[in-house]
Amino acid sequence: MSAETTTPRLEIKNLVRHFDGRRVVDDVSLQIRAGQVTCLLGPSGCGKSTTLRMIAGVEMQDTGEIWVDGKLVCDTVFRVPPERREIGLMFQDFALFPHLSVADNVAFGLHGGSKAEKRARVEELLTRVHLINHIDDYPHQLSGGEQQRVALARALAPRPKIMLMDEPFSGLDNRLRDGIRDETLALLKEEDTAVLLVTHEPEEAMRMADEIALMRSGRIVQQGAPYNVYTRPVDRAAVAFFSDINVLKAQVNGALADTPFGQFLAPGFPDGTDVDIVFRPQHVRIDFDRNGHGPLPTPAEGVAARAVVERARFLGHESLVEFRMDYDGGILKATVPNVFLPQPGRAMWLTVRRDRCFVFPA
Ligand SMILES: Nc1ncnc2c1ncn2[C@@H]1O[C@H](COP(=O)(O)OP(=O)(O)OP(=O)(O)O)[C@@H](O)[C@H]1O
Repeated sequence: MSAETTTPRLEIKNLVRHFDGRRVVDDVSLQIRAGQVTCLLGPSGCGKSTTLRMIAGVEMQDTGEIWVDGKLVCDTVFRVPPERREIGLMFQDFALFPHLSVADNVAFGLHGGSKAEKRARVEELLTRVHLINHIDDYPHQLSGGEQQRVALARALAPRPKIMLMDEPFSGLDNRLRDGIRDETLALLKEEDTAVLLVTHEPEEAMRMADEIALMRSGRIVQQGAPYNVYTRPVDRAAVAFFSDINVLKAQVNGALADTPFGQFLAPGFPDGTDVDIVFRPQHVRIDFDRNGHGPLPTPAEGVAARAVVERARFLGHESLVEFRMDYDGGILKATVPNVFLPQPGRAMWLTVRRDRCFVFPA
């Protein structure tokens, strides 16, 4: 493999930042290759924007290093100023210059090169974001989505090595957002930019990212392809960040946890450990009551537990049914594709798919 394929476009090593004695970014490390989109995903206040701001150079880290294409850009002694880092920025409250035309907005960050070269780059980008017909318009003549695409063209015009995007789509209404996300992604891939995108929305990260870095309280708690992060979460909070969850409490005995749904494998936990068995509503199977009995036990789904429908709602692409469980009177949620709206009070039997459960220490 050549050095080009092995050297990450962006590498941050052990970044730490304190505010008022609090560790807001706590030993964060990341690598992003050219053409790769990494999403920094986490709840509000977990340190995502501060991480981004340190990479951009508008915030200084207390310790740690930032490297671009194998060259040191910033540590605690040495610091390349923000404007020389070849980094493009896009934020939620991106502001176009109101007094400049679309063309001049896009050309704003272009330095060097002839007038004709600049014009060619502006036209190229505006064609790619489907706004070439608006090249002489002013921002107030454009819709929110169109302004967003101009901002993207402006950020990409100088061919930045890295794009940092902080909740760039959250100002757009839902109807526009999906289309603009997809177009943006296609353009970033064509430009071979390394992208770090900050979001608190799991759907956005799943849709955009080649890799998700899940952040909590200043730390990256899990990192990997969206499929892996979703299907092999590191802890209960990581499951809950992506979807509703159900939790069964149990104690381990002989590497097994006994529950009203039968036994669950709990390898590696010493006897007496309290565990949470966590599963998503879509992995609950609903079965009908047969004269007071449910389905027979199976190895894949264990034992059925009796429940009574509390409430059922149609959500569009699926239905959410809340059950009151006979065994403890608690609520358990199940989702079913399409329309399934059983009457409240109706008795049913639930099973849980063993291959979709996670066992964590309580
Ligand atoms: N300049 C500052 N001075 C003091 N505290 C700060 C400063 N900037 C950020 N913080 C604090 O650091 C923590 C992390 O903030 P940051 O903006 O990085 O989080 P975030 O994950 O991006 O959240 P959000 O999605 O809400 O923007 C917050 O508690 C915030 O109040």
